[in-house]
Amino acid sequence: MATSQTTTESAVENQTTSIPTSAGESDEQSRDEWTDYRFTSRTAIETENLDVFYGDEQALSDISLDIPAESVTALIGPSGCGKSTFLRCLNRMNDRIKSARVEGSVALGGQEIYGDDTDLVELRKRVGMVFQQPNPFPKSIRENVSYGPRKHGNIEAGLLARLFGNDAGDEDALVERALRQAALWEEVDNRLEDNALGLSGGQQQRLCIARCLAVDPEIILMDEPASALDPIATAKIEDLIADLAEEYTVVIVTHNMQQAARISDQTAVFLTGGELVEYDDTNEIFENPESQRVEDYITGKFG
Ligand SMILES: Nc1ncnc2c1ncn2[C@@H]1O[C@H](COP(=O)(O)OP(=O)(O)OP(=O)(O)O)[C@@H](O)[C@H]1O
Repeated sequence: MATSQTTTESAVENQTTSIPTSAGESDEQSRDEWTDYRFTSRTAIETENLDVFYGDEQALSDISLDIPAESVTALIGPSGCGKSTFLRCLNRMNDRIKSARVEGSVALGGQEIYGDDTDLVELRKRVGMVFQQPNPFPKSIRENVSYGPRKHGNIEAGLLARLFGNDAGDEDALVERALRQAALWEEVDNRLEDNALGLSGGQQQRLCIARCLAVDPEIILMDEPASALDPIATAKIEDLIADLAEEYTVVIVTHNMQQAARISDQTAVFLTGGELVEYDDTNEIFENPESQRVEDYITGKFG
C-alpha cells in the first residue's frame, strides 16, 4: 500500500466522511447508483456514469459503483458483458485501444484519473495489473521483479527507504520482499538468476504478481488470473489473493463463480449490454440476489 500519497489519503478521508450513512438514505437511492453506504471501509475506487464504446458499439453502460479499499471485489457475468473493459478503465489501459472511447468518471482515492494531467506511468504504478496468461519477461527471476522499480527509478528515489525505513537494504531486499508477498520466495530463493520462463505456469503467475507488487501499488487488477492454471496452482493464487487484500485493493474478473464466492468480499454482476445489474456483498449475491436475472445467471440458467 503506498504510504507516500498523503494528499490522496486525506482526500479519501474527506470523501469518506462526506458519504452519508444508511440513516436518511433509502435503499432505493443507494441501489440506484450502486454506490455503497453499507460497506464500512474507505472507498478506493469510485466510478460514476461510466460508458465505454468501441467505435459505435457500446461495451459498458452507465456504470456507477464504489469499490472499498483493502478487500476483494469480483466482477462476474457472461462472456462479452464488459468485465475486462471495466477493469481496463481503472488504470486507463483502454487508452491503448484506438477505437475505445471512455466517458464518465473514475476516481481513485477521490482523485479523478480521466483528466489530461494524469501521469499514466504513475497511474499504472498505483494500479497494477495481472493478466490471464502469465507473461513474465524472458529474463531472470530477479530481473522480472526489479525491472519495474529500476525503470521508474524507484530504487534510487526512495522506494526502499519507504519500505524498509532506515534499514533500507538494496535491490535484494526489494526482490525478496515482493517474492515473499507473492508467496514465491521459498520456491525460488536459490535460483533467482534462472530464467523466469523455466518456472511452472502457477509460479510464473505468482512472479507476475511479485512484479506488480515491486512498484508498491495500491490497487491490483486481475483479469482471470487463475483460468490458465491447474487446481493446485489456482488454490495458491486464491490464498495469495486473500492475503493481499489485507494490504491492497484487489479487483478480479473471474468466470468461475465458485471462485468469486470463495475469495471476494463484494461481487458486481454485469450482464449482456455492458450493464451492471447487481452489486452487493458476495454472500448476498450468491444466497439472496435481488434480481431474477442475477439468480438465473448464478444458477446457470444462462451465460
Ligand atoms: N479491443 C476491442 N475492440 C473492439 N471491441 C472490443 C474490444 N475489446 C472488447 N470489445 C467488445 O466489447 C464487449 C465487452 O468485451 P469484454 O472483453 O470487456 O467483455 P468480458 O465480459 O470481459 O468478456 P470475456 O468474459 O469473454 O472475457 C464485447 O462485445 C467485445 O467484443
